[in-house]
Amino acid sequence: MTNLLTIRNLKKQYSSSTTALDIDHLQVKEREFIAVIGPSGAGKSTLLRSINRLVETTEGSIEFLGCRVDQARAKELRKVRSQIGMIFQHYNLVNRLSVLENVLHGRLGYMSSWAGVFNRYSESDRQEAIALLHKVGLENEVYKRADELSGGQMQRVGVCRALAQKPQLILADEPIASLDPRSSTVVMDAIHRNCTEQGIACLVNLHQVEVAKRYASRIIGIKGGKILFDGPPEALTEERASHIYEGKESEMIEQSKELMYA
Ligand SMILES: Nc1ncnc2c1ncn2[C@@H]1O[C@H](COP(=O)(O)OP(=O)(O)OP(=O)(O)O)[C@@H](O)[C@H]1O
Repeated sequence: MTNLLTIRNLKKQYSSSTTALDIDHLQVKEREFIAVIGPSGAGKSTLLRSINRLVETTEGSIEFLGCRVDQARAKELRKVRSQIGMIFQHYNLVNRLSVLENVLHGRLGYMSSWAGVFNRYSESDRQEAIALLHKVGLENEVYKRADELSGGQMQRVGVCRALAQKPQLILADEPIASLDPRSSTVVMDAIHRNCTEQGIACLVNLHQVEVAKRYASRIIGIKGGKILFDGPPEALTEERASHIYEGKESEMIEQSKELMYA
């Protein structure tokens, strides 16, 4: 499989006392579905946000499909970002717009600024956006305002918006952290099924080890900004997971409780 992303000697310091990220080497190949786990403050969000440069890194290189993201100028960065979809914990929808318009925002990176300003989406973009909404069970919500939806429904719109971009890679930053267990399953199923069917690689930050094991083909465990584990889910033994969460075991116990009541 072709390499999509290569990270080398990456460091992010928010201040002289906080090294949020310290990664020697990380590669992501086409079609990989990777869960990033680790305790609160481990550096999961910083890692994801460095990849599309929502966070500026301090040292090292990030190469996405041959482009140095960390050095890219505005035009190059726009191109990179059009190929990387993002799903946010708090959905980041435009509340006053319809569900359909929110999904169509995924197409903005491919349009001229004027066409975007006047919402001149093509008919095929509209049809594809509606088809995506059907696929995630939102066929009756297409013309509703985004703020009329439940959290789980809003996140499915967020998933469709990322998919509408037809990206090579999706970054999902704790996409289920604000959802109840049932909605979490629906959202994770939607992300996993669509990425697998469309051959999109995915990096998804998760708090729940069990969810990571259920969906991912590869798990990366981070603590203190460093990668402590990188391997298939079956290699993540209880002992290795405990090592990642050492000192913050309560976070793992809380997760297990949540799953018991799912
Ligand atoms: N904007 C910021 N300014 C200063 N420090 C920050 C900033 N963002 C993150 N940090 C620090 O960087 C470290 C990594 O944070 P990050 O949000 O990446 O962790 P995380 O694993 O995503 O945590 P969580 O699971 O709680 O969201 C933490 O010590 C955090 O306090």
